[in-house]
Amino acid sequence: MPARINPSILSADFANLESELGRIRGADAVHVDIMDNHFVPNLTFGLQMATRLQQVSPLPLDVHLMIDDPDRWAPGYAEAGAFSVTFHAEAAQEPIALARALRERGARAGLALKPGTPVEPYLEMLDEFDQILVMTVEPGFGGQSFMPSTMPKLTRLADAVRRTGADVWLQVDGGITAETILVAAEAGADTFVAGSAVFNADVPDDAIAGLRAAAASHVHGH
Ligand SMILES: O=C(CO)[C@H](O)[C@H](O)COP(=O)(O)O
Repeated sequence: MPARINPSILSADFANLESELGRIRGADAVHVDIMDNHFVPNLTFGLQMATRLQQVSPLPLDVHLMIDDPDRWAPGYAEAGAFSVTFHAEAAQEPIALARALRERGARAGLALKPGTPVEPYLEMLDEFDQILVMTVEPGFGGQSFMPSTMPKLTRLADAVRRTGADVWLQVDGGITAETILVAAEAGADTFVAGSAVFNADVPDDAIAGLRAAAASHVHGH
């Protein structure tokens, strides 16, 4: 099964985002970090900027909403044309209704879990989502260290996906490098967000190829 590599725009040059997209042509999608300085202590940008990125990006947008009140804001990102829109379980009021609203608007629906959030309440509703994002750092900043303590959660998810046959991608985000990607792939991830490991490389596309090759031999079919 192929490994999907989605570079995180958080580590890109914010003054030159359009040209930065041209440095990651070998990626599967661009991971767009939306932070509101409430749900997380950092701030990036919102729907207006994401809509413009959607217009100029040669890659699909994998939007990650680290914001309060995603029930209100997430559908707009789907309407803007995002390939996937992932919101946080800790912030959503009605996660199933919101996932359905995203799908109705043509986006893949994603559910994200902070490192301390248990996965058990969501294992019986996997069919409602197209992607589960297991955060492997506390959300908010790039360049943090991968938390191996999140791997048992990923293993439980991968087991549930295999057992139920749900068609759900398992994404990890935070501290992904050529080394940690092996650990996450072995635990069951198939979609990998990497910020600093890609954008801090001399040739980001080479870093993407390296990550993909490292993960490919370890990614399991569901
Ligand atoms: O969502 C994020 C932080 O909340 C970023 O996507 C993530 O941290 C990627 O950066 P890096 O690969 O450098 O850890």
